[in-house]
Amino acid sequence: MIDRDDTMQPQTNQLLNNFDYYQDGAFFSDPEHHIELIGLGQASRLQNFTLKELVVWHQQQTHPVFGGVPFDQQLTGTSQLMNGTMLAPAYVIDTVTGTEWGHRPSHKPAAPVRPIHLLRRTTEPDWQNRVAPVLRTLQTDAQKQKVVLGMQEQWKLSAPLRASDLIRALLRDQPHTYHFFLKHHDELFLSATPERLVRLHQGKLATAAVAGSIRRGTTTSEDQRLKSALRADSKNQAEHHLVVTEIQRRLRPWAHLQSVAAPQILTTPQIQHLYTPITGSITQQTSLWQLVTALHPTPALGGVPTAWAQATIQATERWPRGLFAAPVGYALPNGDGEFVIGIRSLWGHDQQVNLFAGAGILAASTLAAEAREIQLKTQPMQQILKEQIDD
Ligand SMILES: C=C(O[C@@H]1C=C(C(=O)O)C=C[C@H]1O)C(=O)O
Repeated sequence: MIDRDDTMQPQTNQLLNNFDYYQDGAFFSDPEHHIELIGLGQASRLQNFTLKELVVWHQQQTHPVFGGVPFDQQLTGTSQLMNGTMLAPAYVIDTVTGTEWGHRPSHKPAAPVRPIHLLRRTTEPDWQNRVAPVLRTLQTDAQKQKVVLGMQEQWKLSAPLRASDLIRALLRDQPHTYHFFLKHHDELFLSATPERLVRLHQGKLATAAVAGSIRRGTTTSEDQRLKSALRADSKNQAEHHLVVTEIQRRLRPWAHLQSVAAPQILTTPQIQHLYTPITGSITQQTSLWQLVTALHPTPALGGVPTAWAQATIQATERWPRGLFAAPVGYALPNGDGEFVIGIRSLWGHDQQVNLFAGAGILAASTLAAEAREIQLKTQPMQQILKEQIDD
């Protein structure tokens, strides 16, 4: 894999400064660094859209578009990002290939640094108590198999965050995840997710099941031991299998799927997951938007059965998800593109910041362990936030 510290091109570094000057911006890169898109300014924007409106709008765009489809119907106040947004930037560059759309902006110096202080940090200390009745339902009703429940942290700051600093820190700390960023006026959304929802490229689709997790070891041998434990653990295997089977079922109407091998291990610096890549060829006239709609929410973010899981998420989680755990990504004018799942993410709005991560709850779950897993998943965003704070 590529180490971004060595390869962040001067061009990327310079362009990141622009995020502090423009009212609208977007960034997308994948773990293998096949693509790194930077978008600046606004040619067109779409908000609170239906699938039909999105398809029509996208057909009119001549530049790549970036955005997110909200997790469910619940609204996040008057947010211009969290309730669903699509941006066609005035300028887009793929820094990997050098392909550009629109006119390249002039170089901007780094924006002046303003000190930022942490005024208040709110977590969810009652999370286990709130989730306990859900665990009892899973243990007593065989129909109910899995639900993914999230936790949010809220940080109140003395000044807004600087987008360029956040992205630089994320590229350095989490070089092997996806990076998704979207900005509109005083709101920004950032995710370092390892999880692909779907990539469509020249009639081929690729998706993946990422579910079932264990922490990283502090030594190589402990890490190996935990890896083996994850592979052998029946709770995690069951959780993973549910996701693989459901993804295959949802894609069958649209694609001829390749056979799926045994789960592999996907690692981030904090955590490791069972991971099954799934690929296929499109057999029907379809679009990236249709595939996103068919797949979302997979049981990696929702649960089984889907309707019960969705209702349980709404009843149990304290705040609407908005773009948290939702499909976020880009689409090219020719219809190809990639959407990932906006977990391990951060929403900044003025001086307020919300962080999100979740974990799959099954009958065999221990809530203290699930809460610890969520803490591990929140760590990358906590870390980059701490770096922005001058206390
Ligand atoms: C919801 C999250 O993670 C999901 C749940 C996982 C699990 O429970 O093992 C693993 C990856 C994700 O599909 C998150 O990281 O925020």
